[in-house]
Amino acid sequence: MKYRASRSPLTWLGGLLALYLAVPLIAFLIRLAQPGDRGFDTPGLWPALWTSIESATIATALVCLFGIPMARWLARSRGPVARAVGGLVLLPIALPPVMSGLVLIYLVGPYSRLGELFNGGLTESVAGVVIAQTFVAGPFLIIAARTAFQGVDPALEDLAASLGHRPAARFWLVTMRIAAPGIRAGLLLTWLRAIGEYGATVLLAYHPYTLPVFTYVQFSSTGIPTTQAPTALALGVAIVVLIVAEIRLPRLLAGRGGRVDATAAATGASGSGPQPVEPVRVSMNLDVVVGGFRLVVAHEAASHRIAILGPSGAGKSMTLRAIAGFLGPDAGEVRFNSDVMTRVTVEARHLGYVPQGHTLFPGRSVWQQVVFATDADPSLAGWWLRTLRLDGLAGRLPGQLSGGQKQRVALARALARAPRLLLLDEPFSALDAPVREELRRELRRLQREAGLSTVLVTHDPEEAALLADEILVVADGRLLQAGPRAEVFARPASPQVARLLGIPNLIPATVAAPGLLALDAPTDAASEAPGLRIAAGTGSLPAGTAVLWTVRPDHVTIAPLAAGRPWDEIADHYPCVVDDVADIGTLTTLTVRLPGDQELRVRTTDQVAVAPGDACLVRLPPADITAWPAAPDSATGPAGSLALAAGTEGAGASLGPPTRRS
Ligand SMILES: Nc1ncnc2c1ncn2[C@@H]1O[C@H](COP(=O)(O)OP(=O)(O)OP(=O)(O)O)[C@@H](O)[C@H]1O
Repeated sequence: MKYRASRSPLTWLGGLLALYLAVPLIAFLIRLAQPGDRGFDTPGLWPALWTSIESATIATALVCLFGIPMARWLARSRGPVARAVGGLVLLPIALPPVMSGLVLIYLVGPYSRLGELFNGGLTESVAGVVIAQTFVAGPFLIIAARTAFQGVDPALEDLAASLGHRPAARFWLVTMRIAAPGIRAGLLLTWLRAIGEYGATVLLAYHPYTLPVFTYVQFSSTGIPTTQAPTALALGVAIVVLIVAEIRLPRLLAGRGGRVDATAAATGASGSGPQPVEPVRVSMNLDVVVGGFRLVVAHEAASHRIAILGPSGAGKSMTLRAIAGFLGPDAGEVRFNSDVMTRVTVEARHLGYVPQGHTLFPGRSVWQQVVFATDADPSLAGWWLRTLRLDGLAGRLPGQLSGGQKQRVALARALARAPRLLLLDEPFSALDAPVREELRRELRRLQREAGLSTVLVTHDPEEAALLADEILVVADGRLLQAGPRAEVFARPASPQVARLLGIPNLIPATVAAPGLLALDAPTDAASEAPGLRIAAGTGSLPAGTAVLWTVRPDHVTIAPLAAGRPWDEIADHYPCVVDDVADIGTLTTLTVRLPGDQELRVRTTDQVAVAPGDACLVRLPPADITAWPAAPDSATGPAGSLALAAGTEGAGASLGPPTRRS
């Protein structure tokens, strides 16, 4: 059913309030239109208006100067002091304005210390009016600006740091820019509240008259008729200010800006690609606690392409952030080649950082994003836009891009400064398969030809295998295994690492005898079936040891049952029942069940003529089976120390990356 806003009760309720707010103003305007003395010639009217405008503007400027830093501090600070200060600065809103005036008399009145210091000049003067207005109106800006600052993702300032910007530039270019609409609203409220201030002003600075004080004096002396002029002026000023506040210069310029960006990008697109840079090998010895989470990772990389792999919440991003320098020197030592970076600021590390979630700067066009780094090279930026198929989008704002386009912009931005080291936090997660493939290929080419050094955080073992020579497997803030890619994939240190590497077919069994594993018997008590026994290397493990074993799905072959020949007469063949067959054109993935009711994944490029429910045989080559003792899931020992590759020395290597043989 089509939703009709006009019939919504909420719309009606809102409409009633709007009517209530508008009717008195309309009634006043009708009255104003009638003939009679409205008081526009009353002496003192125009000076009162000027005093109001002048004092409200000065008060707003003062509130802006002191209130913005205060609001930012409140937005960023936790703890009792910040809460207490936050409450205190809002008190003037809760206090009736007359009481505010009284409170101020104790501070700046003629008989107070300050008052005497200024010879009573802080009352009965424009200064007094400003003091009263600042006190009463200041909290409005603080509330609005604090909320605006709280809405700014701190990751954006980090990102700006990674692009070479120092703290003051980060605040101005990122935080202030994003918080600007909220701050503008706060300034507007402050000014309007200040110009309308009566209660505190009348006690602290009765003279010179502000417009509200003048109006009340008129009302008391001559009655309603001559108060029409000041009321009309106040209304006029408010309307003009509200209209001016609606004019957004950046928005007016946006159309032109988009064309400028497109032209700049087109000029840059003819630029040349990246030049070779010196490879960077990252070493780290991290021990840091963030929000109760402890990360302990020590590793000295032997290559300049590493991947950090692990489950969600393992500490992968935190490791990357420590390498970038976001966690500060207390996180532990970080070295780029032989350079100790521990005390080098983020902005001086010359990084390319692609954060998780394709963080783009709000309100900046694609072109402005890619040339945002202090040392961005426009011609390289243009080249990257073209290479990442973003040309034509240079004038677009982040809200006008798809998730995948945003990710590519983030990548182009990091690369447009020819970084010394590229840090990638799940950079391809929002891309469709063809674009992901293409970008991976492009990155591999860069790694190869330009010597680009990368640290990649990923969940995806295949991506890690493609883009890294060295793999760090992290879980619960600890390094489970680290080493050359082939070694880690060939000899996962534990079943947990094997799982994280995406190695399927982790099946529990028991060492029945040397070279023989017994699959656990069915748990069904009524079943008499013994557990299946399979030939596999068991190393020096004694009989009775519980193990987990695995075999690569593409190393298993499936065959029909041979008529008249018992399966146990055929070497390395075992009976199974087909559970599922998934044919995706070039590849067929089968799930079968072994007699111990264990699931086994089989992958083949051959045509297989089986269907769910069919009984058949699988061949499990003993040399392709790897087994570990089942218990040491938390093992952190050296790579391969727990892996017992069956058969030959090289057998374990057959595990390889999980989905490809390459
Ligand atoms: N600023 C923080 N304050 C408190 N805890 C944090 C903070 N940053 C991260 N953590 C915690 O530290 C742990 C590791 O976080 P991290 O972002 O490194 O995980 P991850 O391995 O990258 O996970 P994912 O793959 O889901 O991004 C998590 O439990 C997270 O909740």
